[in-house]
Amino acid sequence: MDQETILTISGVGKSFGGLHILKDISLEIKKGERIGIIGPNGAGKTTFFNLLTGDLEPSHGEIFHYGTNITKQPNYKRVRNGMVRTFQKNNLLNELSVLDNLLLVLQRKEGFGRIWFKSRSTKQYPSLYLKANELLETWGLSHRRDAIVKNLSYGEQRQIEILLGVATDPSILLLDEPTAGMSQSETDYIVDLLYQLPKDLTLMIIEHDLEVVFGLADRMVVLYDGGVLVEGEPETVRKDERVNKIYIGSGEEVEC
Ligand SMILES: Nc1ncnc2c1ncn2[C@@H]1O[C@H](COP(=O)(O)OP(=O)(O)OP(=O)(O)O)[C@@H](O)[C@H]1O
Repeated sequence: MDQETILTISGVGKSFGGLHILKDISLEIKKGERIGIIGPNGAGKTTFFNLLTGDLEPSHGEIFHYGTNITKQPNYKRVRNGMVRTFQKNNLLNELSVLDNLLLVLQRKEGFGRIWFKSRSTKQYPSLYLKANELLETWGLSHRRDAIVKNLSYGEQRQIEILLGVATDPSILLLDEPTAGMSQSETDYIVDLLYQLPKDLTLMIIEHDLEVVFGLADRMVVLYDGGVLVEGEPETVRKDERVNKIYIGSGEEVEC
């Protein structure tokens, strides 16, 4: 049976003034796919994510989520409809504990978002606490439950950010360089975490660590010069001469 299409990207482009960063991107993403997005620095990978999430509006083209045209839909509506992203930089509430960050996300997801957040008031909703503790345990982060986010290592903060993304039960999770700046052990943790995600969760991952992304993805998309240079199964893309040329050109060989 054909997999359900979750996202259709049709002739999408983005220009900043006279600078044509993305020219014409067309892709169809199926439910449960793991898509790895690679390309040299400045290829437009983050800009592409910004278009998908509504952080930027395309200069042309259209985007459909489960068949609904979301090209002009604001970011918060896309999040509500299950399209969630993590950023290259830490986007957490640094003065709050890990648990409170998690409770805030769950509170919004469960529809309590209009209640001004106070830890004490959230205790009136034991189901949120239960869920938060369950998630922390599943991801091996219970020991960090009460830590204030600003006191965590950079790697731990990135782990928590991904956990928060997962906590919202998204239908599609966009990860922008999830292992950037991490030690090998922190990278291993994130990779393990990503492997454990539910199989029906669609993932799109921008990642500079080629070993990580070629291992995780079941389809690779290579952005270059504003367009899709190559797309296909990791094994095919890894052997593609054009891909090797742009990576060798930037001093990095596609060998995983
Ligand atoms: N708001 C903006 N205004 C003008 N130019 C921008 C803007 N946002 C991005 N750009 C330019 O678009 C190009 C693509 O940037 P983008 O961050 O999408 O690339 P990237 O492939 O994610 O790069 P990297 O791998 O280095 O993170 C860059 O040249 C960048 O300077």
